[in-house]
Amino acid sequence: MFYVADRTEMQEIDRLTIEEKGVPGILLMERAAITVLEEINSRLKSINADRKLKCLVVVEGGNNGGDGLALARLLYQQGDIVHVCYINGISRVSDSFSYQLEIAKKIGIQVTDHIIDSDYDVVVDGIFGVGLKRDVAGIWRETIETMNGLGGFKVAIDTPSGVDASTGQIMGCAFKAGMTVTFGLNKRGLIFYPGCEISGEVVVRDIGFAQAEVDRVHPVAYSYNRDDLCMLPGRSDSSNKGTYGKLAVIAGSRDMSGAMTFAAEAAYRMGTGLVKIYTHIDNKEIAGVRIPEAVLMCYSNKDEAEQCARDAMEWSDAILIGPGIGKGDAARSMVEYIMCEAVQTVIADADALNIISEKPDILGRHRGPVIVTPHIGEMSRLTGVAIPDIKKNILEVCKDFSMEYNVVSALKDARTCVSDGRDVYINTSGNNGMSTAGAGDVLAGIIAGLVCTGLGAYEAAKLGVYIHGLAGDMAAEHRGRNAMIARDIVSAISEVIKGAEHDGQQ
Ligand SMILES: NC(=O)C1=CN([C@@H]2O[C@H](COP(=O)(O)OP(=O)(O)OC[C@H]3O[C@@H](n4cnc5c(N)ncnc54)[C@H](O)[C@@H]3O)[C@@H](O)[C@H]2O)[C@@H](O)CC1
Ligand SMILES: Nc1ncnc2c1ncn2[C@@H]1O[C@H](COP(=O)(O)OP(=O)(O)O)[C@@H](O)[C@H]1O
Ligand SMILES: [K+]
Repeated sequence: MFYVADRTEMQEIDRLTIEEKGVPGILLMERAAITVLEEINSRLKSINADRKLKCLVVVEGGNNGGDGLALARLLYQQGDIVHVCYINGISRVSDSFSYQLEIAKKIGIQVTDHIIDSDYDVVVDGIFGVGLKRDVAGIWRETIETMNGLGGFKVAIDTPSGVDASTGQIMGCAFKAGMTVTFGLNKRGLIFYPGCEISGEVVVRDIGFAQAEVDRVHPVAYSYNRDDLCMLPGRSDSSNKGTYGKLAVIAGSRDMSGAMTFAAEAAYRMGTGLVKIYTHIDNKEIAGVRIPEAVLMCYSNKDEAEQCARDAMEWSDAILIGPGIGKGDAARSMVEYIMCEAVQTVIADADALNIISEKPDILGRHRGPVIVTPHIGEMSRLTGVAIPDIKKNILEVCKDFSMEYNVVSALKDARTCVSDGRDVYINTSGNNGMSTAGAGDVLAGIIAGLVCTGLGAYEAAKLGVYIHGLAGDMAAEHRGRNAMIARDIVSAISEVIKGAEHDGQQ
């Protein structure tokens, strides 16, 4: 698990480290510059350590610029050719910056107020870091556009200038980096789109922030890496299928059969003991062929659908409802009944969410834990918030919705967020090949499987989203992003789980 900070959290960690722990800002700055130097050298001087680099370092008068000047000095002192462009447009210059500027000038680094056109090997952006407050315009915009037009290896210090460190939104225009070396913690703006696309490779380096200060600030957001697969529930040698839960999958309708099979198979692949599919009678044969491991109960009218819902409630340990059920009377009455009566964990997806969005009070009446897995369009219907506004504030929308209804929400997008209303998990696994029909049904099945095998609702949703992305990455490796389909993601689940078992994470 690693924390992901926003602007104010990072500034507070800075402040506590400097003011309360007494670590001088200038010391942090030196460490920051050393880490960037190391990252540049490891990429451009690994084959020939004597290679002389021609470097442009562009700075403004804040502490990001101070980092830039310290880096310029280190590059210069190791024998590289360095030109510094100090834009000199902001009214309040930081003390550390002035200090660094004086040293840079004294040791003979050339500092001008404009970019000297040349063939640079390295172009460094030390204009704005987490201090960016408003849209980039005027002289700053012109400078960034000129930098973007230059060749060479583009390096951003802490954040690319113009990227909002909290949201990843572009503030007017932004420096397009090949690498961003960011300090202490990763930043939300370097993970969310479009910020992550122009940050290039993101390297997170420690520069001496005290862990105690990070814990004190306790950033709201965090993400997982492979070590977190250790949360996967283990299996006991003395187990039987009852040990790993009974999952009711209420899915599929007359014209929709794929969703139920994707979800049911994904749940089985996650280790669920028994899956029972409740679906329209028209799907009976397909289910028998496509997922023979599942038990089946079918309905052909609303009364029988209600009977199915009652059976699901009595029989199961967890209920997944929604994929492909449509919005007919049978579906509506099953959704209303399950959402209001179930005491076991309910995973509500797809059409269940569309039905809920027409009658949102249903969601407020739940008795057991509820996980909702809307994509942005479904969340827009649930909240009435326009899609572009959700996209800009996906983390807050996810957190607020979870808080309002006391549910766990997995708000699906290229960077899915999962929240219980208190903190937020940001997912970084997965790829654009997953923008394919049925990928969401697979996710719902994975999460339901994790609930059945023993995880709490929130952990199941977070780990499920992470594993879904890993399986998507594996599917892309086998099939390619264009050709992969939902079934490939299901098939890849076993590889992810097997890999974790092999690494001793399960
Ligand atoms: N606090 C510290 O001593 C440390 C700071 N560090 C660096 O300092 C950065 C933060 O420094 P600062 O808080 O000084 O801020 P920045 O250096 O990021 O920004 C400089 C100033 O630019 C102005 N500004 C913001 N948006 C603007 C816009 N759109 N157009 C024109 N001017 C604008 C603001 O007044 C802001 O304070 C970090 O990202 C990191 O690189 C690191 O060196 C670690 C230690
Ligand atoms: N570009 C992408 N990068 C990472 N994950 C993606 C991307 N596009 C889609 N996904 C993931 O694929 C899934 C798609 O779900 P959804 O939109 O519900 O599809 P469907 O309704 O067809 O099943 C979500 O989990 C989403 O996060
Ligand atoms: K920068």
